[in-house]
Amino acid sequence: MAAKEFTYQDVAEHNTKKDLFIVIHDKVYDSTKFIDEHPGGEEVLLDVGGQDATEAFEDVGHSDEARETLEKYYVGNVKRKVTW
Ligand code: HEM
Repeated sequence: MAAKEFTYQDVAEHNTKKDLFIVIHDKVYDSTKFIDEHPGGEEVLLDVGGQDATEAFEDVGHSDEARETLEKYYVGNVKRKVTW
């Protein structure tokens, strides 16, 4: 099955604690179930809910374990806007 494609507009609708999508390196993660488990706390996740969190995620220097954790929540890819 092809990966699900989301626009940033689609992702932006999932920006609450009960329904939280986060984009990292063009991949979409449904982080809803992870909010309470995040060692860095819920606040930072809510801050980037429905948005691209690549920079914030990389700035922290997350471990390989954190990257593996991400895969559990992968739900699809962001469709880049075509601008020609
Ligand atoms: C769903 C995406 C994310 C996952 C799976 C995740 C996972 C983790 C994990 C496993 C740790 C423990 C340390 C490590 O293994 O690196 C951690 C720590 C941390 N995370 Fe995240 N993280 C995510 C997103 C973010 C974002 C977007 C931020 C925004 C700034 C953030 C900020 C932090 C901070 C500040 C810590 C350090 C906490 C401390 O050691 O006191 N994380 N994260």
